[in-house]
Amino acid sequence: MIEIYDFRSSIDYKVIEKLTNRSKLEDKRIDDIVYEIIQNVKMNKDKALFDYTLKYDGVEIDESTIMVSQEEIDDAYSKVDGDFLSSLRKAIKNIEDYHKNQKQKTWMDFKDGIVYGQKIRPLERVGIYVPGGTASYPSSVIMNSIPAKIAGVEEIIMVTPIKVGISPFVLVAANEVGIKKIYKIGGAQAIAALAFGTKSVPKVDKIVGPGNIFVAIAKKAVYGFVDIDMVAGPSEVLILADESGNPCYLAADLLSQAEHDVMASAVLITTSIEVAEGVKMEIERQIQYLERKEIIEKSINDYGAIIVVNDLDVALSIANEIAPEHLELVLENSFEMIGKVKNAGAVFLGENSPEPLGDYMAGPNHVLPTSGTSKFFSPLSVDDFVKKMSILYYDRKSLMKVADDIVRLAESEGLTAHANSIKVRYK
Ligand SMILES: NC(=O)c1ccc[n+]([C@@H]2O[C@H](COP(=O)([O-])OP(=O)(O)OC[C@H]3O[C@@H](n4cnc5c(N)ncnc54)[C@H](O)[C@@H]3O)[C@@H](O)[C@H]2O)c1
Ligand SMILES: N[C@H](CO)Cc1c[nH]c[nH+]1
Ligand SMILES: [Zn+2]
Repeated sequence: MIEIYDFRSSIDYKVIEKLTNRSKLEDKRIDDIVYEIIQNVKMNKDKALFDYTLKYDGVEIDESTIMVSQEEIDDAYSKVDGDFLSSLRKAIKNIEDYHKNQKQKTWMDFKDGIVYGQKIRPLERVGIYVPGGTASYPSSVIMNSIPAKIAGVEEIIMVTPIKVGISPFVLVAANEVGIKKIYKIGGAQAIAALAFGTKSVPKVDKIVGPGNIFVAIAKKAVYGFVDIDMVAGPSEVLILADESGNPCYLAADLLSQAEHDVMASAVLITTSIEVAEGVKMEIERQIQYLERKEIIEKSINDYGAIIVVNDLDVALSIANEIAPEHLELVLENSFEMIGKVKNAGAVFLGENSPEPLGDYMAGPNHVLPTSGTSKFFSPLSVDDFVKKMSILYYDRKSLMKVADDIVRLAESEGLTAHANSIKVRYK
């Protein structure tokens, strides 16, 4: 069960350390498993991919069934109802609107014989990972692919394991955003296939999307062969609440992320002992009627905490140290506190902006940095799907104005061929 830690007289740094060191992607046992899977797929291609899919997902696939067919898409539409489709389309519209604002422009500057600028080019082919081990995520399909589409990516290759069955919701979501190639593979083997290519699965330029610890470690391992967005692992939420917090809402928000994974993390930091006790009671009450009770119990037992502090500055310094994926500020003056937030993937303000609003509907991306990496990673965005090229033109007069400077700098590095490239142009 979730524990209350009273830090009002002194902070127990061991608790903070436990929360900040959660799933730091340093599990040697998992590293070894993932390394072996990657090497095997790199060497034995499709054969290894099919074997691992049978081993880990219990599903037999081959060259003719690895990809989702048009019949499977049509069948999926017959299994989802109109209300789902209308909610999905509403979400797609909001996510598109939000991400369109992220589009960067190519720019060129012209001055006296000189032109320089920066051209934005979309990546050609990207792989998106949609988790599917313990739940299926149509929302992650749209969150991963919409920024890619807006960036102008030509080809999106989607992979998703079908351990829990091939979800019609996932297939419909993929079709609604125009994804044409969906492969029924997951885990480290899917990441390896996207990174190195197999006969069935095309090699991509970049792999994006969240997943469990095997997926996160695999992405880290193939980085360099392909680009990756970030290392987005098991979900987490950290809530800062004062005495105005409603224990029923706060408990529900904590449980919403705890249900993702046995390694998910849910932490409340509050200035009120009454709120802390109320939330603990509410968690015990609400957990009884939730379906993924076993996962939740394990995650809140291992990576959950309710921390009571004296003031909000202490609460914020702990939150900044943990650097959570999601930070809810449920405070009388939530807006006033934003300036003090240094590290978080996504910030939710006030009691009517619960985390699942961001997971599904509001517009910002739900693929976010986890495990403290919001100290340096940002949410998935249109930027992830473009690269930038610099552009340069000098006329002769402009080059001669800086020729001596270039020669001097080149010679300071002992690079006479560089200097010569300028000198041969002297008159
Ligand atoms: N950050 C985000 O935006 C976001 C969004 C949605 C989900 N999530 C997270 O994604 C994760 C989804 O995890 P999941 O497990 O449901 O699906 P998943 O698709 O990430 O992982 C399933 C795959 O893991 C592999 N696997 C499982 N056990 C293994 C083992 N013992 N050895 C080797 N491989 C093994 C299998 O290949 C399986 O196909 C959760 O942690 C959830 O919190 C994050
Ligand atoms: N909360 C997850 C990101 O950590 C995203 C998600 C998808 N579906 C539900 N939730
Ligand atoms: Zn969620």
